[in-house]
Amino acid sequence: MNAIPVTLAGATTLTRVSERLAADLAAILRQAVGERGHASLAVPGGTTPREFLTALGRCDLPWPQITVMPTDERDVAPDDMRSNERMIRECLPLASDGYAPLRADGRPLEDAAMELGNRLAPLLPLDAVVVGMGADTHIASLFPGDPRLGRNERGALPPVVPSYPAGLEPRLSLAPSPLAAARWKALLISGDEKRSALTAALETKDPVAHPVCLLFESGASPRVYWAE
Ligand SMILES: O=C(O)[C@H](O)[C@@H](O)[C@H](O)[C@H](O)COP(=O)(O)O
Repeated sequence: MNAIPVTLAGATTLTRVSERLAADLAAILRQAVGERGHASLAVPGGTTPREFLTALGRCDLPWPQITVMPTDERDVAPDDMRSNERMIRECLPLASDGYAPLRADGRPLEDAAMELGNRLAPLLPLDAVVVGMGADTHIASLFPGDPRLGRNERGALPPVVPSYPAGLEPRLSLAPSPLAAARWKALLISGDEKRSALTAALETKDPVAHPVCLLFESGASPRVYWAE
């Protein structure tokens, strides 16, 4: 695996990195809509991406031709402060049918994952995916130690999977395949701890111990947007 293709080295604020990522992604989305009449995009939740999502929301884009989904979603109501959907809708001027939720709506997560996976299938492969990363190198809601992430197991997974990380609320997550198979991939991280964790993770090439490796194993190499 190559050294990290860091698009923006450090000494760059999260605001500047977020604006650059939004501008780069907007060009990708315009190209996708121009070529295929539609674009599908997955974006992360958490705290890091809010500035990026706000900058993307200011871009002049054909939103009626863009479908946005979260890379993962906590099993909470869409108006909950922990909801990724809530943050995404606050930041992006989505068309009325421009959001593909990952919501269980009270169903067992296994049932919801299967139904949502079937619903998302026509939107795959994604034209673009932006993921965040935890300091433990999880991406979306795919966490270290999950045996489903192994090379022999993950191919059989549906597009959406339930996730039950210790100490966190249950979640629904895009599975490894839709994340890794996206036509354009970006990783948005900030701080030295995450950059060191990413560097160490890529040296292991172990997607079970370090799920971020999933993005680098196949297809287009992700662009890494790292803020100081
Ligand atoms: O729902 C989520 O929490 C995200 O999708 C998750 O994968 C996030 O990207 C990382 O946990 C990093 O989160 P921070 O940006 O808050 O550090």
